Amino acid sequence: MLTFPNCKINIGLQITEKRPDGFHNLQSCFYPVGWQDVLEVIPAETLRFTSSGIPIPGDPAQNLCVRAYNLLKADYALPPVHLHLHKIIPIGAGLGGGSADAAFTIRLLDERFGLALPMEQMETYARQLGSDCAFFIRNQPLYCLEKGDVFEPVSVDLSGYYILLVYPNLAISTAEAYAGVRPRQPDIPLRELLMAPVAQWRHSVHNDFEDNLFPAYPLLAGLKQQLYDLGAEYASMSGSGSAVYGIFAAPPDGQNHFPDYSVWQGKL
Ligand SMILES: C[C@](O)(CO)[C@H](O)COP(=O)(O)OP(=O)(O)OC[C@H]1O[C@@H](n2ccc(N)nc2=O)[C@H](O)[C@@H]1O
Ligand SMILES: Nc1ncnc2c1ncn2[C@@H]1O[C@H](COP(=O)(O)OP(=O)(O)OP(=O)(O)O)[C@@H](O)[C@H]1O
Repeated sequence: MLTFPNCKINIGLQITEKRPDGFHNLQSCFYPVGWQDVLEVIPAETLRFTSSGIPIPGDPAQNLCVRAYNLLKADYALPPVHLHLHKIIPIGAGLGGGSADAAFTIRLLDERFGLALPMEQMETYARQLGSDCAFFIRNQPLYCLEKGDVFEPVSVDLSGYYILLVYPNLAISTAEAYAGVRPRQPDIPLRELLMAPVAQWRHSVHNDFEDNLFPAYPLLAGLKQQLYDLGAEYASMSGSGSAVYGIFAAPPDGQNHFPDYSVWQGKL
């Protein structure tokens, strides 16, 4: 059985405070985007994980797909499987690719083995694997709070718009990005700012990670400006970087402008 874990972008990201557990509370609109990995589950004699495509750093036995399998296996009589992941979504990009793989593994195993887990229970499992993981269970535009794993509905609807995503071959570790932020309470909550038309967001909707990552990596600020120059209605870095995206009213002529980088373009 095959599934296609997709990535997300953050539209605005306010990091409001550091928590006693060392994590940060945030407010952000998470929006699914169609840049996808490919994940297959096949019955097998013993548990096996393989991957192709972009090399994934770290021990394969600790891959988020394997960790998701083991989490369910502790509670349900799952048979052994071979999980194969073809990795396409850039890593260390702020696109939540690894988190999507984990959540889609949970969804895939639930479907393949008829576990019939309620959505909330799958989210509870996903939360244990990473802050971004639970979002990918519902995988729809959501307003995310606390660690990014508590959800409220959001009225943002970008259907009809186009997105151009650029990954400048620079992996930024999430933990490192958080270590550089200075949390603060926003003057206006993001939820209110998102009610304005998309073309006005450039003046108000902000990703707080840009404040420390743009000075450290000036090429990221340059990419964002390039996306505006190409006609983006709104452009931003996603999550903890390094991917930068532009939202366009018409299909952008993006592919030719970033020959040295990984680029994905499609409909929202
Ligand atoms: C930047 C975002 O992508 C925004 O959507 C997420 O907040 C990152 O979520 P993630 O990659 O799932 O992160 P996790 O694997 O849970 O955490 C990695 C590290 O990031 C930091 N971290 C993560 C999430 C959060 N709300 N506060 C944090 O301080 C912690 O140091 C943690 O050890
Ligand atoms: N399926 C997977 N895909 C990608 N990375 C994985 C996966 N499983 C485990 N990892 C580990 O997670 C690390 C990447 O985590 P990191 O949070 O920086 O990036 P990400 O998953 O691309 O998304 P984001 O930057 O949005 O958090 C990799 O270096 C790798 O060791």
